[in-house]
Amino acid sequence: MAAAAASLGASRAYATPVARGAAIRSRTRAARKIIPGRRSANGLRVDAVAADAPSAIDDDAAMFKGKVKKSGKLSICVFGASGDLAKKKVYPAIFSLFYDGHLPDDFVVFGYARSNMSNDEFKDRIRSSLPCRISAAKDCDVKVEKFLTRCFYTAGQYDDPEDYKSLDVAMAEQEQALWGDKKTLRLFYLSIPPSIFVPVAQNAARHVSSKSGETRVIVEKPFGRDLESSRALTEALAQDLAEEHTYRIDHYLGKELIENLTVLRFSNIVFQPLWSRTYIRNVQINFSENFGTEGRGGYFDNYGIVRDVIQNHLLQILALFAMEEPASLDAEDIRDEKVKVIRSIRPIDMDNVVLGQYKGKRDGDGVLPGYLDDDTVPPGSRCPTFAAMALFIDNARWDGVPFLIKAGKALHKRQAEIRVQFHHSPGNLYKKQLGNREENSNELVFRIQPDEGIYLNINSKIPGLGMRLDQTDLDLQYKTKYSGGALPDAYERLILDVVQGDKRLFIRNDELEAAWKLFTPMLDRIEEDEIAPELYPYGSRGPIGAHYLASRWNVRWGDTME
Ligand SMILES: NC(=O)C1=CN([C@@H]2O[C@H](COP(=O)(O)OP(=O)(O)OC[C@H]3O[C@@H](n4cnc5c(N)ncnc54)[C@H](OP(=O)(O)O)[C@@H]3O)[C@@H](O)[C@H]2O)C=CC1
Ligand SMILES: O=C1O[C@H](COP(=O)(O)O)[C@@H](O)[C@H](O)[C@H]1O
Repeated sequence: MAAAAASLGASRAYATPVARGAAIRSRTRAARKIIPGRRSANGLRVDAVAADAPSAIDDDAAMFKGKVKKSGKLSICVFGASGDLAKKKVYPAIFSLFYDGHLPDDFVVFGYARSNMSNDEFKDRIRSSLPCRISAAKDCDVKVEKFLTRCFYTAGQYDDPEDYKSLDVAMAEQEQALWGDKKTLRLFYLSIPPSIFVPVAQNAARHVSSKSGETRVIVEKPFGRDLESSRALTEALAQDLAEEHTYRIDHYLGKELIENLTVLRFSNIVFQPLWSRTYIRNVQINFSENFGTEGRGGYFDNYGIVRDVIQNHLLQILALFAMEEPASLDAEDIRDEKVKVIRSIRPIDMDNVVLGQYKGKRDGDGVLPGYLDDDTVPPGSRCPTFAAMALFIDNARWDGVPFLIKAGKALHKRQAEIRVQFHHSPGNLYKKQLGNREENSNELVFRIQPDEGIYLNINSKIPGLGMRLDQTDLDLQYKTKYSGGALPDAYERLILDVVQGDKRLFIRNDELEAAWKLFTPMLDRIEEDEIAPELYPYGSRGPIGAHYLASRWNVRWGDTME
């Protein structure tokens, strides 16, 4: 099947390069098969690549390799390379792109941070986090070592121009040694706390920019902590970075299900008439994690759950879910529609907001620590680790439909999903069999993670001579439909887009402005009124107040019923 699918890419005309790329990527993934239990030498899960997969992978690599090679030589510098995100996400994503052949042959990766480390110490630090989504027979460890020969580390201060000049010299030396005086794309990843974005972006732009090619800067969320600081950040960055070279990353936009949301909406006519208040009763966007802040209190306590995931990840999901169809798949057309719908969201009513903070809980012989037990959290902090809110979009399509958003740390499971609950079937012909109308209404669920999938809950007749009905699912499970292929991480998709110059999945400054305009008044109220969060036990389903909020709008949280 994979071989047949591989030829598909060659024969079928695709509407756009993006569509062709998506088709090739999904065929490539379809060709990969997980062999449960296999692990590579560095202890990461491996899978076998089906014998006929190389053609699909070659297609994929060739398509991207060709485009990337046209962009010249590539130098990446990760600022904050000693940190959590760099180790957990950024370096693994760059390695995966290298491994799958999406980077040019001529690339080099520099790490920059204050921590004093030798090159070898730095390589030892990141080696264990590099993933191998392939069979050991593919010499993954060889590829890891080859990748590490292109990795270098420079220690320096974030506010000392001389240290940036030294970094520039080090980068130039490696570029010269590897590919001579060729046009080079320099890509900076600011994997640092927002509090130092400006000095790093300005110094990097002034002292480390590419002398021969473009310079692009990836800026991490949450892009400031309120409207004023976000504007100041945008203005400060704009002094040295053109908007076109500034890539505000929200990695949720690179997740498979989020990319698929617009494909499902706009390429399947069956969903289009349903996508409005006429058929949809409420929309729920749920984000839960089954772990706490675990030492990230220095950052988290200054931001809280609303700034950490709701003002960015969940709002982006809401925008893509609720926006009108864009004029094209062009980045600006998509982002135009997202801004419009964010601007249509009604100012947040504090009566529609519930805040929580996780507290310690006995767990067998041990104790699950509360937020305030985290050494990096200031004593007595009221910082919310949970928030639930009801938002309303005041436009013709969504007037009166509650969008219930919920996000929390240290809950009972790790999951992110969109749940669309439809009105009941009018007349309720099968009321005798189905009973309560609301509970038997259809529900469409996008399972963002884990176990990526899309399923539609329907009423159906149970086979047999009688007329018994039950609720069942029309179910697209990625791990079965796409033969269990390991999905690329969101950061792979997004870093590759920066290399390709594709801004479709990145946040534009007016989107950011609209997002902070929406959330800043609420965030200010929380701090001015010193609103205390409702405590909830670590590992629970969150504060009870969230259920009262949902019932106020005649809604039951779908994720708590599973
Ligand atoms: N971690 C995650 O899961 C995610 C993080 N992000 C975002 O990515 C960015 C980086 O996050 P993360 O890696 O977790 O951050 P870290 O707290 O790990 O900081 C990264 C590096 O920055 C330096 N640093 C930390 N605090 C300060 C400070 N106060 N002043 C100067 N330098 C400091 C440290 O390097 P050194 O001391 O060596 O200079 C540290 O290793 C943040 O903007 C965050 O919002 C986004 C999504 C997920
Ligand atoms: O941006 C962030 O996202 C992560 C969750 O990302 P995921 O891809 O693992 O769902 C979150 O843990 C972190 O607090 C936040 O900064």
